[in-house]
Amino acid sequence: MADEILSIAQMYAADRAAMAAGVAGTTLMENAGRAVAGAIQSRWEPCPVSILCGPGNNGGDGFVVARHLAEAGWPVRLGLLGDAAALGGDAGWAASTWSGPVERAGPELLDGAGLVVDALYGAGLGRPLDGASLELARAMADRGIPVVAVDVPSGLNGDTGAVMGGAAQADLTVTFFRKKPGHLLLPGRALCGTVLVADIGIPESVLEGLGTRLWENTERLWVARYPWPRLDGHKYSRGHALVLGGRVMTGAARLAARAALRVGAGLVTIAADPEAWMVYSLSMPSVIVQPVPDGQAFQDLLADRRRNAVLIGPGAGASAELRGQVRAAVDAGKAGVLDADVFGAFSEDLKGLAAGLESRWLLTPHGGEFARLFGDIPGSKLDQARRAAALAGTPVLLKGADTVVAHPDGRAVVNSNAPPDLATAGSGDTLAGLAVGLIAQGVDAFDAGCMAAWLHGELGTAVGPGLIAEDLAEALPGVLRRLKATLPDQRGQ
Ligand SMILES: NC(=O)C1=CN([C@@H]2O[C@H](COP(=O)(O)OP(=O)(O)OC[C@H]3O[C@@H](n4cnc5c(N)ncnc54)[C@H](O)[C@@H]3O)[C@@H](O)[C@H]2O)[C@@H](O)CC1
Ligand SMILES: [K+]
Repeated sequence: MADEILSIAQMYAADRAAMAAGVAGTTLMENAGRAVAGAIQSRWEPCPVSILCGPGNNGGDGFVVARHLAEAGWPVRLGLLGDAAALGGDAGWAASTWSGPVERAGPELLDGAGLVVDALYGAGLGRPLDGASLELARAMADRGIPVVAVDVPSGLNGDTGAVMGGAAQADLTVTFFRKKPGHLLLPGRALCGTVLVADIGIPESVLEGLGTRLWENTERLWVARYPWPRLDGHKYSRGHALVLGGRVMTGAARLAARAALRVGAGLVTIAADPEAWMVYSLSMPSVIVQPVPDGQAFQDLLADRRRNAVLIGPGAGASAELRGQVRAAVDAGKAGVLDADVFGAFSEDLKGLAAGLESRWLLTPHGGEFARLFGDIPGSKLDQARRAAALAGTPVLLKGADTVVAHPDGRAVVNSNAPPDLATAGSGDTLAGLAVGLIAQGVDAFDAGCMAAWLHGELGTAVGPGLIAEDLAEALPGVLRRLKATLPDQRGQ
């Protein structure tokens, strides 16, 4: 599986392990540069190309790119930041294999170029760009010439996706062996353009020693555990989701309930505020609607053990009553999803919420809700989600275009398939509904978060521009059919 994401420290460890296994550093660099040159040749017609090289190994890759493109007949200009005589190690070797002129790397090197190769700094950049390197990043950004970034757009922090000083937008980024978090976390993901991962001869076996705990969220991670309906199953064996329905914002619970049904929950009950009972009943024929006039009525619904998964939050209204309902569901030993108004109801009271969650509940905040519950956790979005999951003792799905799902045990995924069309009212309610529908079918909270985030992204793409939240659940049959087609033989299921 090539979905592992390596931290910068792990990437350097992988390089070292490859060299310890007998692969020379110069071989890795040659392979890296050749891969970049090959990617360029397969995407662009020959044109004048300017290659900007930095003082480290990223710059070394640039020298190799220059040699391969020049050998293929491309007009190449190469500019170096710093002194060629100071290049050491593998980069010094790479420079020695380049027989063309080495110019000073300045903005004038871009004059007349049809393409720029950004080989200034790699993903392990230790300090913000400034001076000449910042000037170069700005020149690349301003000229409007297509940019191919080696490893990352220079200035991008490979661990966090943050920009350090500045970084030029790339059309194509070629990285090596595995992606780094910065290729997937915003703003890095947007700055990289298309990301290609090149095999540079690092043996797959080095992965074992790296202790990888982070993956890009592809279906390969969990499709073997997806709860497809079974031939010998019935509606009760497919779980029973209980969705708390609010008094005013009734659309939220209805969207969630419909998504839970579509994703395969055998039964869905909406626990409805009595004033809104009629709204739910009339609009949702396949859902059971139970009026819940008070706390005892909700307790009674929870007492039925067949109602195994609970969703609380969408459209619920942040109130003391809601706090009581969350506590009742958690204390009843249920699993499920806590979303939306739950984070307002437990604002700055993580302890009050976290007791007893025990990895059975998925928390699905967006950035604002996250801050309300967890306060100001430092670090990248990935660091924040991981820390929050550890603090809450349960998986956290931190929403956004670069949704992160983190487990208290340190595992995490970054989701990468969500189109911007998903940024619309009710989209999050659907996501919560997908997750609770999966949990009802016996999927654990972390897997449910990964599956729901991925399905949500696929649904967004399937519907495309113009989508409204109502469309999402309706697009599930097509998306699930395609997912199922990726499996080996399904007979007897
Ligand atoms: N053997 C290997 O380790 C391989 C490395 N490869 C390439 O090597 C790169 C990593 O190489 P390095 O670790 O040398 O990293 P860089 O090439 O990013 O360069 C680091 C150097 O730049 C200096 N520097 C860092 N930030 C600076 C700033 N803001 N202003 C001025 N100078 C700054 C550092 O002091 C250091 O000398 C990868 O991105 C990849 O492109 C590939 O060739 C594959 C094999
Ligand atoms: K670079």
